[in-house]
Amino acid sequence: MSRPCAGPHAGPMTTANPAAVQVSGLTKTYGAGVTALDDVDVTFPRHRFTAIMGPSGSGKSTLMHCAAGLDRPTRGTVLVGDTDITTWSDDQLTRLRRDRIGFVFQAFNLLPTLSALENITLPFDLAGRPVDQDVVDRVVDTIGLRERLSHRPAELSGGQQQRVACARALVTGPEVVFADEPTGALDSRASAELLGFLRRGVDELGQTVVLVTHDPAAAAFADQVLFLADGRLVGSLQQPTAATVLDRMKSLELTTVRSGGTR
Ligand SMILES: Nc1ncnc2c1ncn2[C@@H]1O[C@H](COP(=O)(O)OP(=O)(O)OP(=O)(O)O)[C@@H](O)[C@H]1O
Repeated sequence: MSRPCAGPHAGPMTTANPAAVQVSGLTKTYGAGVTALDDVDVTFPRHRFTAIMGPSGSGKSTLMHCAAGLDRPTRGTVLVGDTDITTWSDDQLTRLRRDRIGFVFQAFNLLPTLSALENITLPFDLAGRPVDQDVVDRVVDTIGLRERLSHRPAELSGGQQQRVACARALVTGPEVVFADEPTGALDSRASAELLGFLRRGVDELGQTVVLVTHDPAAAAFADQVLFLADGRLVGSLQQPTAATVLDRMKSLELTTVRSGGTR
């Protein structure tokens, strides 16, 4: 599969760092007893699709939230491009999330009173930027919902709504798109369509995607899979298939049970 160096709206390319996001020594503790992340080093390369997998409670969402500036680590650093966001204020993190990062969550989070198109172009409005019609057209064609653009979310299927949410995340050309269980509420066909759309975002638009998932078939759309267990990075897989991911997951779950887990 061909991999572009940089897509037509691949986001600002002002940094020398080949990683879209890089975390080092990332540790997150809650209260006295819970270590959600324990000294994790992870790189999310630019223009690549990375999946994060691991047993329930292994720290996947915590890693994503810290890497995206949604949560603060207890220790360690988070570089977005060349920028260390660890010491940033809440206002700076809010601007970072608005201007440089795209999000897709399991609950589609569309605004019910806006049409599909208005939802897709909302990030331009929020940032006070003019709508880039060429990019909107490309993204709309990629998701294949042109004839539904005037519909409100309630008039769309779950899969269509999630494609609108993905288009909204991609349309400003963010430096990275974080997708947390985006197929959790979709059937297998809608899931495959949605993941294919994210894949095309990487291959054809030069995007960087980070996907948190429990589903080996979803992880197989990625270029690499990172495995977490008990808050630690315990392995990775390049060019995964559903079968190789499943094998690795099984061995990780056995490891966790045998060691008794840490939490
Ligand atoms: N706000 C919080 N307060 C206390 N503990 C938390 C909090 N958020 C997460 N945790 C704990 O941190 C650990 C990691 O949670 P996290 O949600 O990152 O795991 P996960 O791998 O995403 O799990 P799942 O697959 O079930 O969504 C868990 O033990 C969880 O109970």
